[in-house]
Amino acid sequence: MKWNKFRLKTTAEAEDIVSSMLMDLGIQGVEIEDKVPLTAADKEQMFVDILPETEVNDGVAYLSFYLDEEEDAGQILADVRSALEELSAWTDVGEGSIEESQTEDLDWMNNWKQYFHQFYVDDILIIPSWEDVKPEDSEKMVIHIDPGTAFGTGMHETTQLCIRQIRKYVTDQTRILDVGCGSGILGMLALKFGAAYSVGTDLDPCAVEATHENMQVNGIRPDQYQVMIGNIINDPAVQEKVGCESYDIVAANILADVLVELTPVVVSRMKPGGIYITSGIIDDKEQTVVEAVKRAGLEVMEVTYQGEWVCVTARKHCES
Ligand SMILES: C[S@@+](CC[C@H](N)C(=O)[O-])C[C@H]1O[C@@H](n2cnc3c(N)ncnc32)[C@H](O)[C@@H]1O
Repeated sequence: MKWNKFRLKTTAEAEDIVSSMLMDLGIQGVEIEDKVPLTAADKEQMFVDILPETEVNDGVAYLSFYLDEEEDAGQILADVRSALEELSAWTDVGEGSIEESQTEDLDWMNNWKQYFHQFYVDDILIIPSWEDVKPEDSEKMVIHIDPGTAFGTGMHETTQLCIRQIRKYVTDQTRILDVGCGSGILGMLALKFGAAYSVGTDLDPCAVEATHENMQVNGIRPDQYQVMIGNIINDPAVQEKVGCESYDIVAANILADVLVELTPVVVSRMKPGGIYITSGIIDDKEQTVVEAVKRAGLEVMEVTYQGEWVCVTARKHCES
């Protein structure tokens, strides 16, 4: 099927309101291009510590949407233009020009799948739902994960560093706290390695659905885990739910700057003798995190590396 592409020029300031107007008119999905720098909150969510040089924000935004050949593009565009006109009475919608072009045949739902294939983390096979397990892998630990809205397919170096450390320390008594659980992959693998219970937290509401889905697809029962939204660093409700001195392992694969604030808060969640496994640390920030871990009273046991990423594993002293 051919698609008609429409690229609307507006202002960065009006991009949210104009996108929402397009959605109200029944347009499903809007692509936004602008030069607005990411905020600290965006970076936490997207897991980017180092950004490429970006162009200076010129205040312009382009919103693209696609209509299939069957849709009445003339009517929809007339509705868009009239809604833009209304909006322009109280906000600067910029030029409001709409460029039209035709795209090649696009298979929206499936095209991206060509970029994600099964892969191994050591002897663990991670496989998306549209691929089959090869006969020679049938004896391996197989984890089913589709890339989705929450971070954590297992492909990132920091996730792999955490997986190896969790595997090293997990026992059948382990209660694990997975801060920044994303897709739930670390807690899920801890359970697969034999852990007794996993608690996940994240700021991103998508993490809840993603974690439930991944746990279910991988045969984890609802009574083996829980997942909650909220910031354990400063939200007393989350801190209360998570509990004190309850975890044998705390894993946190989050950016270094967040770890500095998080570490003193999670220490009180760990049982005496508990293990703290943390990554998300780009090599430049190794010392920053090591120092934060020591300041929080933990003993650094191991620092491991993969590519430019670092994982710090530490222990809480036995007497609390
Ligand atoms: C790199 S992802 C890790 C996902 C998964 N645990 C993994 O290892 O692949 C970092 C996650 O931490 C979350 N996050 C960032 N700051 C947080 C905070 N203060 N508390 C809980 N989650 C946080 C982000 O939303 C994101 O889902």
